[in-house]
Amino acid sequence: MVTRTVDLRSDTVTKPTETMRAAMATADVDDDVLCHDPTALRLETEMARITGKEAALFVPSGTMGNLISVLVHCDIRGSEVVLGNNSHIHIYENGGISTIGGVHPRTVKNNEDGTMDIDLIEAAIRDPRGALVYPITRLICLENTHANSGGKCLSVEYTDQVGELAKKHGLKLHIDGARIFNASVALGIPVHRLLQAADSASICLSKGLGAPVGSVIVGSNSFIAKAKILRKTLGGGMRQVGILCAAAIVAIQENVGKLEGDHKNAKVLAEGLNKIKGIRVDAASVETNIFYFDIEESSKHTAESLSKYLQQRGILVMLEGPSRVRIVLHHQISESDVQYTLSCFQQALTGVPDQNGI
Ligand SMILES: Cc1ncc(COP(=O)(O)O)c(C=O)c1O
Ligand SMILES: C[C@@H](O)[C@H](N)C(=O)O
Repeated sequence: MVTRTVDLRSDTVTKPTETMRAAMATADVDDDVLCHDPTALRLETEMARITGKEAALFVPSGTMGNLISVLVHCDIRGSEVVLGNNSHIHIYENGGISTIGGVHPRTVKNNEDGTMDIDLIEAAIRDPRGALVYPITRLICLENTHANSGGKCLSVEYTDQVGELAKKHGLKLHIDGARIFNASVALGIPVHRLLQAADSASICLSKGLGAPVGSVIVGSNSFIAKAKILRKTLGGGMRQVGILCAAAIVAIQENVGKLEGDHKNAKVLAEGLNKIKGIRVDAASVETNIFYFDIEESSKHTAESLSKYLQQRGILVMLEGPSRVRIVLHHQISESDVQYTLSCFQQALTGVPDQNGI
């Protein structure tokens, strides 16, 4: 019988802590659509301070945060956004910027480090003289950290360069900062400096920070005023939302300091897996809390059979292909969970019983 769960599927799987639940139970609330829920206001004020932006707005999800941000910047029919071909907005958000917002995506190849070559971004920007036949480029989107590249951090130098390029062409810059706190901790650079070049950002509270729900979008007062209207249009205007924001405030207070531990655990797990015959992982390139590994052809396992084996031992992973698996660490994975996971992988791939005799 499985007595232990090690959930490595994502950093979205964390459960609210007792402190979060206590804060939720006693949250000071009001109708956030009619005025401003006092706890939502506290969270938004704090997030504006942390990010160095004029204003902030709580939204139910990162997907809605990105959608609202793109739609505010691309509020004219025929708008186009330049974004990564391997970006979350392009891959995992149901094409919402197009299906709901009518915005045309113009993808540029993401490099392995999550960046897009600056010259390729510039080449993707439409020449306004072709307006008769071209969509009009209005926005560039970056993602920091870049999830599909394995939680890679975009440097502040690169971000500033893209910001300069956007300004040069009269465009806006949005950063999908679902894991911007991970980037800040890994790079040792404050969040506000990583976002300095951005006109807007969407920041997940429900990932590494461990809040049960929500994201915050940040930007100018004018941007947030328009975003608030769009949030209502999309059904994201909520009533006593302070119950959720109270947990998010606790998450910011308690969990930013734990992100470095998540990154260390990811590195230890990746290095340990790399020593197991039949698994290939670029452990040296692990920067934050996400990495991928490949199962070698010589192995007796496929990704699916391995994940089933692990699940029987309480370990949950996310499959990314027939022989590719994603691992995501979070604050509810302990060092001993990492060692237990390594012993189960060892046993699965080599048949050598681990210390538990599994
Ligand atoms: C990079 C990135 N951006 C945005 C999102 C969307 O967040 P949500 O799941 O809250 O919609 C996710 C994952 O969930 C993500 O990994
Ligand atoms: C799968 C994806 O949508 C989610 N953001 C995750 O990283 O788990």
